[in-house]
Amino acid sequence: MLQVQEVGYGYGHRSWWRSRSESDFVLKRVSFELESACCLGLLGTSGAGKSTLGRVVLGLQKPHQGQVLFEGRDLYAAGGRLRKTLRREVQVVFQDCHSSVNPLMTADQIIGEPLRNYERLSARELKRRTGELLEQVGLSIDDGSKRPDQFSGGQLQRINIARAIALRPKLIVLDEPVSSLDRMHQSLILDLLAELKASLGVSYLFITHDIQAAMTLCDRVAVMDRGEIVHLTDSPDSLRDSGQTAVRDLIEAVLPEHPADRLTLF
Ligand SMILES: Nc1ncnc2c1ncn2[C@@H]1O[C@H](COP(=O)(O)OP(=O)(O)OP(=O)(O)O)[C@@H](O)[C@H]1O
Repeated sequence: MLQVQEVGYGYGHRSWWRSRSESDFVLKRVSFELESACCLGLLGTSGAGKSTLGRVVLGLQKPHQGQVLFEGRDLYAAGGRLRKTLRREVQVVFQDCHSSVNPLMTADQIIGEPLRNYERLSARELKRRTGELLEQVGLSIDDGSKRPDQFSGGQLQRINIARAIALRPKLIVLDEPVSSLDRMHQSLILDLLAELKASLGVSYLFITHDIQAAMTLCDRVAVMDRGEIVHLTDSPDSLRDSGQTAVRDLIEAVLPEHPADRLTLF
């Protein structure tokens, strides 16, 4: 479904005295494939290039090298109409659930936004669909009239997820979707994402620095380090035994609530 081929990306401007060189790239010839109904984790420490790659896949940052193909179509060579279709099929959930929503809108309005943009629905049908979406993410129809400041972080992230699935996309880029939540809510949101993947057949590109979250949700995991994929596995559980320095750094970064738990986690 998604093919990322030899993608390179560098920030900063090219000038007459200095051309952009590959050594400056924060993404260096990154390649991977993502199949339907599959969750691929992009795991790496801060600055590895995960979010940059996410934005490239979302069509927001044109790569300086390589191609991104979505169902065989080059995302960046597509014309206006095709790009609109692609935008519908690829959605995103960001880490910061608060800044992802307009604080003045109700949950119904937030979730209904993509439906209003892409589908011609009567007010009654729109209300029915947003109610359905609220229930799909574990909220109630009555929550539809509430505004963002009336929800907890976990509930607000459910609203962001409801908005992301509203158009039945084929791919959702999840950019650290649980990082700002406590462990209990992280686990609940990961369960919800797993349920939605199974029921909707949607694929995820799950950007995270949390190796436990990656092992919980992902079917495959690509470990990134300084702009490159240094390890790709179809069995995420095997990561705990990896000798890769980048993977060991991620394991070290996990701080269990009680030190005694450290041994049982890995
Ligand atoms: N807008 C920008 N302008 C210049 N450099 C940037 C910009 N965004 C990211 N970078 C740089 O690109 C590199 C990769 O950043 P990116 O945010 O993609 O990494 P990441 O793995 O997602 O990290 P984190 O988990 O901390 O978000 C970093 O060195 C970062 O400083």
